[in-house]
Amino acid sequence: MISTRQLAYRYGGGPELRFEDVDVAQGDVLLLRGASGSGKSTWLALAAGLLSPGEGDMSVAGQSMKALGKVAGDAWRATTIGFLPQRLHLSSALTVHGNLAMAQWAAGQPPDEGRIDQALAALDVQALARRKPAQLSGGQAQRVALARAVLLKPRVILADEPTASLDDEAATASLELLQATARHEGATLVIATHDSRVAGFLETRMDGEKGFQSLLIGRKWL
Ligand SMILES: Nc1ncnc2c1ncn2[C@@H]1O[C@H](COP(=O)(O)OP(=O)(O)OP(=O)(O)O)[C@@H](O)[C@H]1O
Repeated sequence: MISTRQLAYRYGGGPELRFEDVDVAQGDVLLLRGASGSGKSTWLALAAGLLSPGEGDMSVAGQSMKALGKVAGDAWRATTIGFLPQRLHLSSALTVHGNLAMAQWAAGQPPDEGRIDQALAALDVQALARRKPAQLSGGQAQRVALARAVLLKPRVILADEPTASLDDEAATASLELLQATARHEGATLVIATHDSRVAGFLETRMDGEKGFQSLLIGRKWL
């Protein structure tokens, strides 16, 4: 589902970020670990086709990221990638339902009330559909953002620092939710984090489990 070969990226004038090769199968989980500034968000942006590889290539759902054009990239991303950003970016002017409906609209999809209900129900936030984001707890808001991320049945879910600013209990719940949702959707899950609790949690829980990989993004090439 995701494979990289000699992938590297350099922001104008900055140091070259080089990434070790990985091969992640459909439905597998990849943990991207690394210190702040090591390049995790860059890797995610490359996987989402928001940046184009400087060197080497990355293939996501059979698509070469190097060959992905800017215009075609938007349509490809909308249906292939579910993104859970660190800041959830829910529109405060819209209800929970409105946020999901807008995601369908922005992806050029026809309105599908059945799918919105299904996605909210799967994350157990259907009862909150008429609320505005300001009326949600942090955990509820994250569930809504996750429902939105999986709304178009993406094959890949990218989560950027999903436990930032969460206490231990909420962090564990958030990771369990991500894993369960990815499994339910049959999606490949990539979690980027510098939170050692996440690495500890996933590695103890999933070490030896088929389909779990951990990639350390470091600075050893700089
Ligand atoms: N738009 C940009 N222009 C120039 N340099 C950038 C840009 N974005 C990131 N960088 C640099 O690229 C490197 C990798 O950044 P990146 O955000 O990918 O790291 P990260 O591991 O996700 O960090 P964090 O955990 O703090 O989010 C850093 O040195 C950063 O300063």
